[in-house]
Amino acid sequence: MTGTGTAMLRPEHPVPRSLSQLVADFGFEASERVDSVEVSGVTVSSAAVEPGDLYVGLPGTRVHGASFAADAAASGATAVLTDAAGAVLAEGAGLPVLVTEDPRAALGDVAAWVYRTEENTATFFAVTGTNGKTSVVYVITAVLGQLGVRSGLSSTAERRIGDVAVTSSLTTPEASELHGLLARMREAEVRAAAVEVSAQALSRHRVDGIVFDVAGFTNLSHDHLDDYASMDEYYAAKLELFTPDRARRAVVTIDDEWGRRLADESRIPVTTLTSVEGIDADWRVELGEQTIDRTGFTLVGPDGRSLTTSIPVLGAFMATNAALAIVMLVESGFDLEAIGQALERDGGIQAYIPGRAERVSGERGPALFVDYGHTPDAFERALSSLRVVTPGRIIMVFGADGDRDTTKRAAMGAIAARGADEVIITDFHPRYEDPAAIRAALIAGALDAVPDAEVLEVADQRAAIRTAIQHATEGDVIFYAGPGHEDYQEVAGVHLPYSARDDARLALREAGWLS
Ligand SMILES: CC(=O)N[C@H]1[C@@H](OP(=O)(O)OP(=O)(O)OC[C@H]2O[C@@H](n3ccc(=O)[nH]c3=O)[C@H](O)[C@@H]2O)O[C@H](CO)[C@@H](O)[C@@H]1O[C@H](C)C(=O)N[C@@H](C)C(=O)N[C@H](CCC(=O)O)C(=O)O
Ligand SMILES: Nc1ncnc2c1ncn2[C@@H]1O[C@H](COP(=O)(O)OP(=O)(O)OP(=O)(O)O)[C@@H](O)[C@H]1O
Repeated sequence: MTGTGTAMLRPEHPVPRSLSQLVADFGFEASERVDSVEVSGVTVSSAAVEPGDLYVGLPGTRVHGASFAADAAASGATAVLTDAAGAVLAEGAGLPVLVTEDPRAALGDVAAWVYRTEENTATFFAVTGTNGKTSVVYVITAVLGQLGVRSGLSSTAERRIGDVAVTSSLTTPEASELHGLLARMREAEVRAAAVEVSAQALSRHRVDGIVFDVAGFTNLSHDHLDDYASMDEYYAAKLELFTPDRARRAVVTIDDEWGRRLADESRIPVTTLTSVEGIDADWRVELGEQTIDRTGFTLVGPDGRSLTTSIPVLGAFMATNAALAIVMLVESGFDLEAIGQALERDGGIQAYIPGRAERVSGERGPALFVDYGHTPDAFERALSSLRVVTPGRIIMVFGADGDRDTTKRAAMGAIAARGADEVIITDFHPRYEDPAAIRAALIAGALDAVPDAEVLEVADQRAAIRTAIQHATEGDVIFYAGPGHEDYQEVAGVHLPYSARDDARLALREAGWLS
């Protein structure tokens, strides 16, 4: 069951704590005496304030959060925490104002204090890397489910406790929401939780106040170079997770050079994993049978331990993601043999990973996948895996994000042109950019790499998927990369309703391929 909203991002039955104790513990400056004030929640969004909350006014890129102190007061906040500039803005809101130099840097520890995160005895997993984070957290919780362990997750697609979920906006929520979610999980008697941790989250204090039991690394490749000046800086942000303040031990996929560097530079104990022949690691993934709906693999570990299973998604990269999830579980204390028995009983891993190489077609007609890939590396891996299982042609439909890393567009076009038989360039989230210019950059990348490539430009996403279906037949594959699980298209600040999965199913029905 999936809903929207922020209700799940805080405990249902919070236990208030004394604000004066918070002031004393953290050494904040307070504008007035707060002896009788209590605090039962924390938020950085005035729209999410509930009675009893500490409202944290963060300086933002667009506006100072403290300018919404009066709104927070009207919704029942009991105090404001902000910086010196924010204190001026919060004057007149009628709330005690606590001041600290960098409220964002304080937020995680404050939220951990208010929500008593240290009382949470569940096992916490963190997953970072450019691609595969969402897939890994879903596999972790799927395997936990197969072991009969109650779990929760925080991902780009959803925040989930048991089988109740809310949709996400950020990959990693602000620290106040993350600690609230963990508190809610504690109430729900969740025994293990898997959290996707983005580089931006590490750079912006979003996982402060949590020490993960096991941190996993998938891979690092070109992305987010709008946020980071170089790949080295992007890597350095990820490396932050692999320090004693943030995690106790690590499982690092060392298929790429960044993983190998991370395994060397990590400041916590590392277990390594690889799927590349010739690389020496503690655990090895050997690819088994690959079909369009399932990928088999054997995981071979130290001391002759091994496990053979499969994941219900296509792609060698998904086998590596699943292997990482299993090694993380083993490193946290789960028994490999017990995992193997549970998976064997169920006919392999029973993970549903929304919008990641998700097949939306039926038995007849071309196979159609909707995917969240939006990096050159994701395209490369998906297309090479598809080639193995596709008897016919591969038609790739995709666009690129507006107002995000523009330097990856040429490579996305080039890889699509090299790996697919036909490329249809469409719009994704243009945001405030000119969509025609985004398409032109993708097309130029494709034609520079493969001058005689079959490249079509169909701006409208609905028309693009229908063109692909018209051009495809039994045995062909349509790979629609970009929208994944999302249910909107973002144009000039407006979210227009659009679900690629629903629309692709509808288009297949219109074509008579799906009943
Ligand atoms: C660059 C960045 O991280 N920006 C985040 C930041 O926005 P901002 O500094 O612009 O905030 P602002 O709009 O100026 O507002 C300042 C403060 O006032 C508050 N406010 C604002 C308006 C209001 O009416 N009431 C109110 O309380 C805001 O909650 C905020 O705390 O704080 C906001 C509130 O938490 C975030 O939503 C926003 O993420 C934006 C949407 C974003 O796109 N972030 C990306 C870069 C990101 O973090 N991505 C990663 C990785 C994704 C991936 O792997 O692909 C992620 O973890 O999602
Ligand atoms: N191990 C992998 N290596 C390369 N590409 C991958 C891997 N796993 C998944 N992908 C591709 O990357 C896309 C995003 O996967 P996933 O959502 O699991 O990654 P992510 O790291 O969570 O990214 P995001 O935070 O943007 O959701 C998938 O749709 C797929 O195309």
